[in-house]
Amino acid sequence: MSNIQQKINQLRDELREHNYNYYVLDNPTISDYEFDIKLKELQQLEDGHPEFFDANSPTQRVGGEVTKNFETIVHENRMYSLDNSYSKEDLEDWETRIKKMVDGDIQYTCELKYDGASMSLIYENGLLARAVTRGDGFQGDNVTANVKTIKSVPLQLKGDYPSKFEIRGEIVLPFEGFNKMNEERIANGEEPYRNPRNTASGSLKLQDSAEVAKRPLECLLYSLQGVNLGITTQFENLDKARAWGFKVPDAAKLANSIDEVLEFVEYWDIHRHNLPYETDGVVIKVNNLQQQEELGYTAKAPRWAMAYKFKAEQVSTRLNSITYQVGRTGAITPVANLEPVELAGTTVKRASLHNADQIEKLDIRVGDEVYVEKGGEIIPKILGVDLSKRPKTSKRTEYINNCPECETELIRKEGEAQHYCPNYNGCNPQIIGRIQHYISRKAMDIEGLGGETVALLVNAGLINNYSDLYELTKEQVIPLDRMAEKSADNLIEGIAQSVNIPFERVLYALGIRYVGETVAKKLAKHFKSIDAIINASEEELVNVDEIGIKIAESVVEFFGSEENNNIVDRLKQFGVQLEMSAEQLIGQTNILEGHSIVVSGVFESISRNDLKKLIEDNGGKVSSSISSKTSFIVAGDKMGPSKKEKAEKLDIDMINEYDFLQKIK
Ligand SMILES: NC(=O)c1ccc[n+]([C@@H]2O[C@H](COP(=O)([O-])OP(=O)(O)OC[C@H]3O[C@@H](n4cnc5c(N)ncnc54)[C@H](O)[C@@H]3O)[C@@H](O)[C@H]2O)c1
Ligand SMILES: [Zn+2]
Repeated sequence: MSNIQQKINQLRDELREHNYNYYVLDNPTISDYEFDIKLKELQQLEDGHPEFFDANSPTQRVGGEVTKNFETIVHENRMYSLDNSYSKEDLEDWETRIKKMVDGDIQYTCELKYDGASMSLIYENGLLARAVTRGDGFQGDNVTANVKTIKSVPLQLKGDYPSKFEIRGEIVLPFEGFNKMNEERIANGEEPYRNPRNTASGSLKLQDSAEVAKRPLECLLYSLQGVNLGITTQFENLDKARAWGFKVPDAAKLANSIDEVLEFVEYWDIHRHNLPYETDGVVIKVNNLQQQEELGYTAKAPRWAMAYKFKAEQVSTRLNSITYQVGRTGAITPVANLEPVELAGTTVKRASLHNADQIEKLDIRVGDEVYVEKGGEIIPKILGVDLSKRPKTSKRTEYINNCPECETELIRKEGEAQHYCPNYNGCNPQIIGRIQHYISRKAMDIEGLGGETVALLVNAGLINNYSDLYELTKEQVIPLDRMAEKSADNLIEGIAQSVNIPFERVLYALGIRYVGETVAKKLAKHFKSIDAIINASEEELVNVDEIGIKIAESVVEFFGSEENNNIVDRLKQFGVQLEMSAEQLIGQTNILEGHSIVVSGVFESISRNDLKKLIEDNGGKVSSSISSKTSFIVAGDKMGPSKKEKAEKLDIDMINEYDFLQKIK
């Protein structure tokens, strides 16, 4: 085999692997920038050596695949990718090519390129019938139940729509929701999600639609498909979709030349930073549908459209030092301290290096000039090193072996990327972090006590774990920095009040790895007391709905420690709620008592009869007509307009099935 052919094969294999990681696992291992460079290299090699053409090459195919978790659906119209361009020359070359293939002037629609997961929606008689992922372009995953939970996807259309049609769009996760989810993950000691795009795509593949409903996804639409739409241009296409109730961003503009296209690009390259969701470029489409038809498609993309990618914002700067942070769960995160540099409107001083493998892979060394990029992520990342500027004296980075805080030897578990400090009860940042978690708003919500005071208390040797809080006296805390008589009183009172916090939140407050709010609720509801959880085997834990082996192992490990058991015993002595209260236990089965509830419409995840039975089992009364006595309505799809009107007139709340089931659970 020739060298060229070998190189081509190697690149194809590599790119297939990356496609799989990106589209199927939603967990890319290289940056898009690196991926695009490799794909371009392959394209160039193939262009120069047509004898090695292969219809299965990543240059010839849409990158995705179908997964086994969902029903596979064959697309009625194939779903293509887009060709990419990066410069004015690229766009002019494209215009020259297409002008040879069509008659007349060409007008373009310019749209934003939303960075999310491609989606095909089928509507029948004005109702959403099916939502399917792009998959490999020929067939995709049926994710209808999940997509129905997205509020910007209309379940019932308005206006004068055809009885059946398809519409294409992109499911995105706006920054605000993405950041919120990550804050929660970090607070729970979990790894933050990488970027909104992969998180949006991963969300669609969850098995539990109620879980998807909690994620603030949005669907932005960009194209109706089909012949009987009564339109002749892409611009009218967008208008129609808008009129029928779809969310179509109004940034789209018509351009009469490539220069006008570039004006649009330049404008949005700056203003996209004010958009609530991520965009990675502009999509330029030939506006006239007749011309589109004449141009047709290549194996992978339409000839009548072109993506123009915004340049990822990158700078290079010096890496001054690497420091290591210890989290509340003991996880070690290496942090790059950079020579401060301006990037995407903010000054960047630090970047995450993730873990030892990442440092090793990029061979990052102190003193290096490194490339830094800021995409949708909260923390900027290091893409690579400018080797031409590496000082001769530089040495390979040796990852630390011992905890930077307590010197304990670090461990790394099989299959995990992170190193841990195992000195659970003797490592200061872990001790402080755990107590800070314990008092936090979603946990014990202790008024009058903040994170900084916790650090002061620990460093003064007054507390060593959260159970010590309950023995603090006013006299002890008054000498602390900035502590006045009144604030000392508030602090002691706040701690005393926390014994009223219900069991499920106490369980979350304990800070067991992987036991976030939702898991804590599930465990509390199932086992009803801390003793039952302490005595549960891994097997019994895994049998609880949605509790996986990782969580089960972590729970067993936590209560396997004598120290932790002592702390829990002390909490018990101080009166902290370590079991469901009688009130909660009764409430659990009669939560709807005294309520008259109307059930209306068609339900996706539960049959009407099961829903009624569930309401009655919980003490509620199901009534068939809406009146002033109705407490609320569980509203499914296709709830009649007259019922809606009546509900609105009487100001009666409507709740969708997913939110309702979530509340009952
Ligand atoms: N890091 C990795 O390992 C890795 C692996 C594979 C792919 N990737 C990245 O994925 C991208 C390639 O993916 P792709 O093939 O899905 O192409 P793409 O995402 O670059 O473009 C095609 C998609 O754009 C979407 N789109 C958004 N707004 C649109 C609009 N207004 N009109 C029409 N379409 C619109 C469509 O859903 C369409 O499917 C590249 O950026 C590449 O770097 C990265
Ligand atoms: Zn330590």
